[in-house]
Amino acid sequence: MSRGWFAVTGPPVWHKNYPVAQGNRQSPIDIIPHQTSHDPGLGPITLNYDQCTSINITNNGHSVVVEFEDPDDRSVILGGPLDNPYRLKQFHFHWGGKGCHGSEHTVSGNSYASELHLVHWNAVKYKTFGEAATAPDGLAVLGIFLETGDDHRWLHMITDALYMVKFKGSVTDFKAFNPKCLLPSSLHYWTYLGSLTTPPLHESVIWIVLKEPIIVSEKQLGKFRMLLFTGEEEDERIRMENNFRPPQPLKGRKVRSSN
Ligand SMILES: COc1ccc(N2C[C@H](O)c3cc(S(N)(=O)=O)sc3S2(=O)=O)cc1
Ligand SMILES: [Zn+2]
Repeated sequence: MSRGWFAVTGPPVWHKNYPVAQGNRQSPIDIIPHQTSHDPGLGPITLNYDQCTSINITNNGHSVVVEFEDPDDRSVILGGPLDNPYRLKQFHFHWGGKGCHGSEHTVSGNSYASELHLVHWNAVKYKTFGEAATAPDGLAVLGIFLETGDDHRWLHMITDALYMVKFKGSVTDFKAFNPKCLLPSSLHYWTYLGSLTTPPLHESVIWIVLKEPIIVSEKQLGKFRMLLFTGEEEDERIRMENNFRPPQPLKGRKVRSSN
């Protein structure tokens, strides 16, 4: 099965405009659990999302994104490998085609159906998100794998809104959504230093990838595939799927395990 439009126009050519695509701390990576180092000094992560303020949901032409107000530390991730609290800015997903896999990180070469990324920025050290996004410790992205099985009891709150943002560039209100409902029961994780997985591919991300996937149904995932890469004004209608970058060279990096 062809990997489609993204696989041809996306990752393979990014290095032409973004030479950092061939850098030394690119993401995603293949995580090999028995080759990770267990670091007893690595504490648990804490997600303080109860005061978070979601704003909207948008189709940015390569994923569907829920954005949050971030004027203060109302919703942060802290602990684990992080020296400061990092503010929640947005979350988005990566997924495959029907029956294909779509996660960005893989585990011993195996990929999951999809991957959720919760993007946070270091507002203690940097004045703006844009400044943090180019700094080596500027961003912290929490990665959560999605595996197919039963319906996820809360994901419908997102999939029910997707018809409103079918086209690239569309946006609609999306208030009072707390992403805590998308977490698995365990917060055990792997962590390593990496990058954004889409342009501008800045090497500014401390990755925290949860070991336990959440379970969503094929029907729920299928609703993501009704989104389009293309805008309403364009003639072509290109289904948004397989919007994942394949694993990148580890280049000697250490992957640490919380336990
Ligand atoms: C000006 O520099 C910028 C820096 C970052 C961004 N972003 C958009 C990226 O698509 C992107 C990809 C992320 S992923 N898949 O979690 O690695 S996170 C993220 S973003 O929201 O930070 C835009 C401009
Ligand atoms: Zn992502």
